[in-house]
Amino acid sequence: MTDLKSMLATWAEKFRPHAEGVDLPPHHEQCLGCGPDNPHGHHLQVRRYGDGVVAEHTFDNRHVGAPGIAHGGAVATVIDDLYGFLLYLVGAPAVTRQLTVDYRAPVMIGTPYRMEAGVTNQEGRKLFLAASLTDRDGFLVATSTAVFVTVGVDHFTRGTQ
Ligand SMILES: CCCCCCCCCCCC(=O)SCCNC(=O)CCNC(=O)[C@H](O)C(C)(C)COP(=O)(O)OP(=O)(O)OC[C@H]1O[C@@H](n2cnc3c(N)ncnc32)[C@H](O)[C@@H]1OP(=O)(O)O
Repeated sequence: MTDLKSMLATWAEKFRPHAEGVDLPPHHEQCLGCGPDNPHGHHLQVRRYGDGVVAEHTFDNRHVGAPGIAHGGAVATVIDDLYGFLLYLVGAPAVTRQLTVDYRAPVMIGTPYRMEAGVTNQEGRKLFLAASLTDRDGFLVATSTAVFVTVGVDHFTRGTQ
């Protein structure tokens, strides 16, 4: 399990403006979305892209729903985690309060998709976010919106008690 102390040790390095195009660091090593050490995880790799973030991602057989098709919950997980990378650019930790996904077409196992996310609005602690998932031909497979709410470090201590 990731301990809070080691997570906080990397906090300042993560929640700052990162240069255009650079790979962004995972939230932590065991994160379901992006942690490199989570054997059940998606190992999402994300780059800064203008004011937003971008990833190329391929779902595999661990995340299958109907045969050959990614489970909708797995797709939502990866989108949710992608939003988590926008927080680095915003400069503050936040958590998902509301997540919507519009599944416009099946997301196929073994097929690479481009995922983009950005901040559409910020009001106080509320961040309004939007994301899209397109195939290699630019066909729009899924869209999403989310409301994240910024929180203090204390929010995360409950998971370590
Ligand atoms: C290095 C590692 C880092 C780690 C960090 C990055 C990891 C990323 C991982 C992916 C993200 C996740 O999975 S996060 C995990 C899943 N999410 C969670 O566990 C969150 C569970 N929920 C909560 O803990 C709580 O509900 C909070 C903290 C989100 C909010 O509680 P609160 O602090 O009491 O705030 P509350 O007053 O209820 O709401 C705040 C404001 O949002 C508004 N609000 C509430 N809902 C909505 C809504 N649907 N649409 C619009 N606005 C809304 C309210 O009206 C209010 O507005 P106003 O009155 O202020 O105007």
